[in-house]
Amino acid sequence: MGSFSVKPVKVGICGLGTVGGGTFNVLKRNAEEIARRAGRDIEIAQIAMRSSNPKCDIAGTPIAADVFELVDNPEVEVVVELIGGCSLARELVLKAIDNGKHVVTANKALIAVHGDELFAKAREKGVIVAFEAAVAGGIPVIKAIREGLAGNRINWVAGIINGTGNFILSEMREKGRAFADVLKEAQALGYAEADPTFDVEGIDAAHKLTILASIAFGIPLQFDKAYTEGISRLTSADVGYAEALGYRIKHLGIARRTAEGFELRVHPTLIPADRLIANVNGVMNAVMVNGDAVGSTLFCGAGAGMEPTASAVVADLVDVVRAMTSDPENRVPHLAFQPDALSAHPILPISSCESAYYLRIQAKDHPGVLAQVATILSERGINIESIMQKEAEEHDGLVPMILVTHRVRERCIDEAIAAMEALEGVVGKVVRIRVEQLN
Ligand SMILES: NC(=O)C1=CN([C@@H]2O[C@H](COP(=O)(O)OP(=O)(O)OC[C@H]3O[C@@H](n4cnc5c(N)ncnc54)[C@H](O)[C@@H]3O)[C@@H](O)[C@H]2O)C=CC1
Ligand SMILES: N[C@@H](CC=O)C(=O)O
Ligand code: NA
Repeated sequence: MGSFSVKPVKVGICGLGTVGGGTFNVLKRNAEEIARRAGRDIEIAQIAMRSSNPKCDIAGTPIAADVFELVDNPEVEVVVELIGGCSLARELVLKAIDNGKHVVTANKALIAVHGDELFAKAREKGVIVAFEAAVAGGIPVIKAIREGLAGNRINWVAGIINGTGNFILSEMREKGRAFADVLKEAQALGYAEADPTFDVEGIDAAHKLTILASIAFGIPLQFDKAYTEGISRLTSADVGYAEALGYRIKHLGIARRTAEGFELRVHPTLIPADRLIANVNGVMNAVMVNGDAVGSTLFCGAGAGMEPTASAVVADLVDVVRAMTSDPENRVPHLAFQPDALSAHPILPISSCESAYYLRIQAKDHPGVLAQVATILSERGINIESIMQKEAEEHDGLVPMILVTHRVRERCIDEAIAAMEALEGVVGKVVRIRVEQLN
């Protein structure tokens, strides 16, 4: 530290949990390297915390009584919001902006739900709200889409964007571990959200997908229109059948441009097992972006955890420091596109989205059920890509029939499934998992 003659930039960190602790440690450990990049030293002027047991050595660092003392501290030029949640975090960030301070946050819920409001206020005040850590942790995917792919018309984005969920699916598949047991480990490792249903029910991934779609397509943030399905109802039987058909099941967020609007959906997805993204395991995330000029790209790295996430927070801090002296009008727009040039193209309801489908039907051991199912599909113009029929299961005498269809509108498969479930030879609900080739 102290290597630059210009005054250090003073930052305040709110929340010293997993990401806050990691950020504190990386800023201290790599201070010199960071200053060589930023052109100024970055000094932690104050912290605000609730825990008496922070994940870093804070000795000698001034502590604020609460986050509002920190945001009102005239010394603090950049506020780093790492407390999580929406309500207090929103208040805190709005106050920081109002006080003319730049903000760095890892909070995807905050950005996905309140981002439009925060960015409008930030523009008014000429400050930056940076959020690289909010999507796919340490992977610099916001920067890649917003800046590196700025020459493209983006066709689609598809990603494994929840580390906890991918960790659970990978451990269950590779080691046969139980869902609840792996989730506990993900929580102990600091991967999971304060409320882990956000991870397993796809809400966290939908927050991130909402942000990705906005910067990819130049649309307002529309979290409430995202279709969200989690991993908690996946069975090991479907994982096994998918593998036998040459697929892996991943929990994907998919945003796709169509002629009628944008698809925005999070759900378990079968992907051909030989795709790179199908082999991204554990807490790793991977985001594929397909642009008209560049074709398909893949960005991969740790999607959660203390220092991988801190890597993104600190990169944002360096960006903020570099941009502090630039004219606010000429900075990279928060959502990549100029705010007065956003598209009003709608987000499509899931019934209008298109996908291929894996269907598992539990049939009575009678001849003719398969023919009836095939008729239901062909009457609706749905082609079958592959069929697998298993032996009758010993415990219930039912025959699992597994089909993979060609691409079709969701409402068409909904109708077909309803007709199948009404057949006398079909028992219970038909399991449906979407299938994407991602090429
Ligand atoms: N854990 C991870 O791998 C990642 C987390 N994030 C996001 O980063 C944010 C922080 O997450 P974590 O560090 O995992 O959570 P955490 O629960 O480990 O840390 C949050 C910290 O903030 C403190 N805090 C809460 N309210 C406070 C207040 N009013 N004043 C002072 N301190 C307060 C808590 O005591 C806690 O120590 C969340 O928005 C999360 O979604 C983003 C990417 C990855
Ligand atoms: N809970 C999130 C943390 C990072 O965003 C995840 O598991 O991906
Ligand atoms: Na990121």
